[in-house]
Amino acid sequence: MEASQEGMANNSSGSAMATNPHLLQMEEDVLYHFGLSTKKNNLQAMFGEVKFVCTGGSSARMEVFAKFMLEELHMHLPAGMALCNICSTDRYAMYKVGPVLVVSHGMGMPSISIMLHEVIKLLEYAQCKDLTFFRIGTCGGLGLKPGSVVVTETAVDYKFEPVFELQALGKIISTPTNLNKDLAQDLLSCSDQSDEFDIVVGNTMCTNDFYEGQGRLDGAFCDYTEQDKMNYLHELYNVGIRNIEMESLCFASMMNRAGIKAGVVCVTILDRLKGDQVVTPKEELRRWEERPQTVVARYIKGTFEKKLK
Ligand SMILES: O=P(O)(O)O[C@@H]1C[C@H](O)[C@@H](CO)O1
Ligand SMILES: O=c1cc[nH]c(=O)[nH]1
Repeated sequence: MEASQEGMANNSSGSAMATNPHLLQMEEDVLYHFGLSTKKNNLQAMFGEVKFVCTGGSSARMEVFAKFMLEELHMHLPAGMALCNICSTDRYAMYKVGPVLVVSHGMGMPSISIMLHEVIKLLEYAQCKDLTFFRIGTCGGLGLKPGSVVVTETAVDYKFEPVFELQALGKIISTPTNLNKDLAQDLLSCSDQSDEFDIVVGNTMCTNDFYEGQGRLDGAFCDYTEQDKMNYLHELYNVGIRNIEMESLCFASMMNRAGIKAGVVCVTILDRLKGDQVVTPKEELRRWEERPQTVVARYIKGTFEKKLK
């Protein structure tokens, strides 16, 4: 399919998700980091049924999640077949499980931005409608028991502002970074009495760095005192920030630009009011990483099964 040939898909408000008018003039669009193209792949046949996109940093974690979704949606691969990575590059990994597209985003905003540009265009070319996106990840918590799950209400920057500032042609393009409040509440209500973890809705601070950007004392460089760090972290807590990570701001901004409903669900792997180093054993971290996946899988299952009835 040529980029210019087919009509643009719709988001929930009926308008195009990828609003770039130049796309309509292109004979072919090469989605370089996925190794897909509008000319070489029939994107509508491959992705037309997608309703949910789930993304997280690590490609291995996304493969685990895709296998989990396969079980949760009671889908079976033909005998002898394995789930395969759709990307022919090693930049990202992508799996499709029925209506669920699972794709890794790497670490930080530049990496998630590239993935989102390409996945939004991909789903536009595939003429997908009424999509919901989720970021399922890890984060540092503030005043929460490690292993707790935070559903983001609004993503904020280092000044606690709910905006993402993109630099383009020497200027700044600012976009809001609020997320869908109803979806956040629906995700919260996907918790179960039997869950061995707490789940809260709170604001999320997104940074460009894991060490100094998040006020850690254990990076290679540090020009502030422990008192400065604690004052800053307490200030975050007092304005309703419950976790810190590195992608939500760009994710929320791009979802708002595309008009796509989106949620961010992350597990806290430490309490930043108590320390900087991640010392939890690997096996326990793997179990904690499944918690946001469980919550989002319950939401998808509930929504998908309702639609099938
Ligand atoms: O969702 P993940 O766990 O990949 O993302 C967080 C934010 C950073 O990319 C990374 C730092 O360890 O973890
Ligand atoms: O402290 C943390 C933990 C995970 N991811 C982050 O960005 N920060």
